[in-house]
Amino acid sequence: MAHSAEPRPLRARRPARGLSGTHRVPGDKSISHRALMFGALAVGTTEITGLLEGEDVLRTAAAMRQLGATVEQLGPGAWRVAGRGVGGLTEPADVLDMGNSGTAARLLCGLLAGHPLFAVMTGDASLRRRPMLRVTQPLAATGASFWTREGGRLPLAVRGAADPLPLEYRLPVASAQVKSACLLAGLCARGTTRITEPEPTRDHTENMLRHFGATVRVADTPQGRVIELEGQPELAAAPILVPGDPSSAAFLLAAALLVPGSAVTVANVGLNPLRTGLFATLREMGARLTVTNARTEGGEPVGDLTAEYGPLQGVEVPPGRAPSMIDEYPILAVLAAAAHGETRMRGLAELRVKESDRLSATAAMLAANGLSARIEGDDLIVGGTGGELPGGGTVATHMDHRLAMSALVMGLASQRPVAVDDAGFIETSFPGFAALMNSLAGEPAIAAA
Ligand SMILES: O=C(O)C1=C[C@@H](OP(=O)(O)O)[C@@H](O)[C@H](O)C1
Ligand SMILES: C=C(OP(=O)(O)O)C(=O)O
Repeated sequence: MAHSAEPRPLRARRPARGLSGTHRVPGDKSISHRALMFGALAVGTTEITGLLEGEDVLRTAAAMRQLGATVEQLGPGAWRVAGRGVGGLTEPADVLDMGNSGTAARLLCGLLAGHPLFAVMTGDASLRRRPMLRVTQPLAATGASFWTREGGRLPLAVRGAADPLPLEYRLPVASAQVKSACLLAGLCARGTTRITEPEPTRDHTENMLRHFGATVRVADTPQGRVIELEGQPELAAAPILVPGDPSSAAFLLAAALLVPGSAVTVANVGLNPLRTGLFATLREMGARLTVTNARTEGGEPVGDLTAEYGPLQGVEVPPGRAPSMIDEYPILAVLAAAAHGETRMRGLAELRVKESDRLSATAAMLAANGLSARIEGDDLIVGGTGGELPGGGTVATHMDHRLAMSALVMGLASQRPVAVDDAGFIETSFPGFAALMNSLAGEPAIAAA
């Protein structure tokens, strides 16, 4: 299932003409993971359309099978999950390997905490470096027991609670993964689970739980957003339509903004307001970015996004916006490097615990290509060239798909090609990325290095 262990170096160069056309990107990764997990907990058969068939989501599909659900692929993006009901997952016979996926690992901890079973979970070298105490600590209050490696890292073992207690928890960091893990455990608990988040984070879990018939109440209070879930609902299987991933669309739109003469439309992009911080920032930067055909599909706002090449202005991105664009900072940094003036992105501590330390790796990506970037505390400051990007460097991607894609987009817009040491991890979230970018360019601008 995982891509080959051999590193796959790629190089991107500037195409002869601007990028063009109307394109689609693969399904939303956050919604895809949840569709498989909630489908496995529902009574009946959930039909999913537009599922992201990236490695991260395929790890979730495999884990759900190991836990007793029937998960089948019917055709491209079309999947069917026969669920076991809340509390009905069965003990896995072997280790659950979540690959490169923080979302899969953390949400699964919540699911496992609520089931009276024993399980062991691991991941690849990147995931085994990422903090898991942020979920295991609150989840222990359900009555589940977790054993982790030193420092709260994977591999971990869990014995789920026989009669899980509902959690009352205030998130110390803005994290949809932690929130979702707590809510998933709360599904199996008797009574009301109450989670308070200091700042709103993506709410796909809340939306999809409602879609399956759970009672979820959300209130904005002076202390933050409070989410209440009534435990032990009967989740009823319901069809799910997965929109295109805005975090993937970001790379096509960024390329269009950066390569002279470009105009690109990405159709059918999810526009949940808790995911669109990058698009708000780009508008502040003066980007020519428009939404057409705005509609609601499968309970999520969706639209077609068009970006046209044009000048960008440096801005200050406030820390409160981070949750709504948390995965978009590496590509925003590339855009900022081409803007007039400086861009300061504030409050990025969470970037240090992604697939790589994205804060330092993003700064290093720019520095390797003759650009100015510095880190002050938790802020990233990028000096814009006001136009030309020099390129010419090789970027270390540290098992991080977003760094690989950001660097390749930079190469499409740079005077000299940009190489990445390993593009293999792009398969985790955006299978077919290089081929799709080349179809925008009308030539093989991204190729083996
Ligand atoms: O809940 C989710 O689906 C995700 C939440 C975010 O992580 P955090 O919750 O750790 O911020 C994001 O970075 C990740 O790509 C997907
Ligand atoms: C942070 C990401 O994913 P995850 O946490 O699921 O590994 C991402 O896709 O950028």
